[in-house]
Amino acid sequence: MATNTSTLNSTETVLKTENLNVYYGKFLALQNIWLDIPKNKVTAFIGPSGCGKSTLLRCYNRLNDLIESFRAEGKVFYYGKNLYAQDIDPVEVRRRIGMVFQRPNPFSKSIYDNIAYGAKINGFKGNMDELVERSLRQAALWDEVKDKLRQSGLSLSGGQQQRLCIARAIAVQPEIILMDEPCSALDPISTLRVEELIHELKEQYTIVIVTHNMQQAARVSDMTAFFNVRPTETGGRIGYLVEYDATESIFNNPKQEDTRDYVSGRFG
Ligand SMILES: Nc1ncnc2c1ncn2[C@@H]1O[C@H](COP(=O)(O)OP(=O)(O)OP(=O)(O)O)[C@@H](O)[C@H]1O
Repeated sequence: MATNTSTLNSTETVLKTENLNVYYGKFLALQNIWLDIPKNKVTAFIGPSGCGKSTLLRCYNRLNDLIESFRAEGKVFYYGKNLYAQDIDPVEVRRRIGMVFQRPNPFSKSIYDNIAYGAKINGFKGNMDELVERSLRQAALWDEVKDKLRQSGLSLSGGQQQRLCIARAIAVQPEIILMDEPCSALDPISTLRVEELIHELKEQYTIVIVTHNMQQAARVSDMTAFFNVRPTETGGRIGYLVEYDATESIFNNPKQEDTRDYVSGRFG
């Protein structure tokens, strides 16, 4: 098995997995994952369906805890602190490590309250109007919604809704934003807006994005991790990390043949 360990020396590591195995019940979904996520960069996860990209993403903010059959072995570190240690509060983890999902999922509330709600729950005591404006500006949505902040978030277009969800994630001031195929439900123009936004956001945030769109990974990310699945004798399908490197190397000069085949569209 060609599992690749990569340690990035040039930039600070924010998230680190060490020998991570993930099970759903008896089913081993991900095996032996060693991966360092660098600060203020965009890291893309690519690979065929079922190789465990979303599973790994959800390990970073303990969202898998909500799945009863989920079990993790190994370690996930956030600045050297094990996220699965007994004394870690998953709610606090999810505040620091926010998430944007495949389908835009604004609350059935006003645009303003979509932003304000999470901040209030997190005990925000500052100027809410300022926070709402700042978050919407950072998500490149302010100009389009500033005159209709009291309208429902659900009245926006799909692309606007996704930027609203990004604004909502930003409003609680996370350090990391996880994005699980954030553009897969969007049209090409909205996709481009979100990609531009990702580019701007990495100044302030660390971003990890799962994408099926190879061009998107090549356009938006600095680092790319390629995952694959291998069948087991008993009919299982185990996800593993094939290769992790600078995006440029993964796409132009991959070390593994499987990576070369995948990025050139020969399989997957
Ligand atoms: N809640 C769950 N319960 C049981 N098995 C699950 C669960 N979620 C995912 N799996 C299984 O774990 C494996 C990895 O799934 P995951 O969704 O992480 O892959 P993925 O690479 O993100 O796939 P896709 O690209 O299709 O979204 C798959 O075999 C999937 O069926």
